[in-house]
Amino acid sequence: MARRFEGGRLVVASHNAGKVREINELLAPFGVEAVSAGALGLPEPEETEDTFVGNAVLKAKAAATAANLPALSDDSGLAVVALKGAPGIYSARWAGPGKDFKVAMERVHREMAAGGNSDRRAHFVCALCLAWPDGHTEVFEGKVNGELVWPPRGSRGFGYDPMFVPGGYDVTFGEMEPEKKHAMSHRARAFAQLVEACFER
Ligand SMILES: O=c1nc[nH]c2c1ncn2[C@H]1C[C@H](O)[C@@H](COP(=O)(O)OP(=O)(O)OP(=O)(O)O)O1
Ligand SMILES: [Mg+2]
Repeated sequence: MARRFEGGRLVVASHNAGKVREINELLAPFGVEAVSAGALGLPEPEETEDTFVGNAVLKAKAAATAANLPALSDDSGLAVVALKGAPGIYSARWAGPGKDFKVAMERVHREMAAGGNSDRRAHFVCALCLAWPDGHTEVFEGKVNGELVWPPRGSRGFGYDPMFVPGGYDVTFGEMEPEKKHAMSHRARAFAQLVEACFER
């Protein structure tokens, strides 16, 4: 049995504004009092693990300990089939110190072109970790398959959204309404499991 979140304040343990916005939108129906790591002045931990789950646990535990509150982290990324899963856990790092996703998307495009492989399949992965100050953790994962397009399209969302078309659609996540992205994204799929295990009565 998963440990339940019993209400009160919850730290959203992310320093990515786009992600924090999405997590707040996903949390909204549950009446959770969410406060971001940035708003609490918490440091951004170095992501030293080699898996999404490992880094999610690391980030949630660091925030829960520092804030003495339950904390929800998200470690996520884009895995491109023709690039053998890259950028994967390095998805944020491909954007460089300026966190410029135009640079990151161009690198994906360039490496795909250089590889000469016409396979455009990719998926987004999300690991969510809910951690408590006593060290207990609950972890959930979600995934969405799709294809990459070039040039990027749309200005909604964040990160690699403008080049990702989810399976069965012809618009990118960058063009899609937020509510539609929340109906199918890797983050929404992980979140649905979190809700079932830890939030709903
Ligand atoms: O829905 C998404 N739509 C587009 N791009 C996405 C998405 N989800 C993850 N991504 C990409 C960009 C992000 O920067 C990276 C995650 O890296 P990741 O380390 O988990 O997050 P981050 O460093 O941006 O913020 P933080 O670690 O403080 O939560 O993957
Ligand atoms: Mg990060």
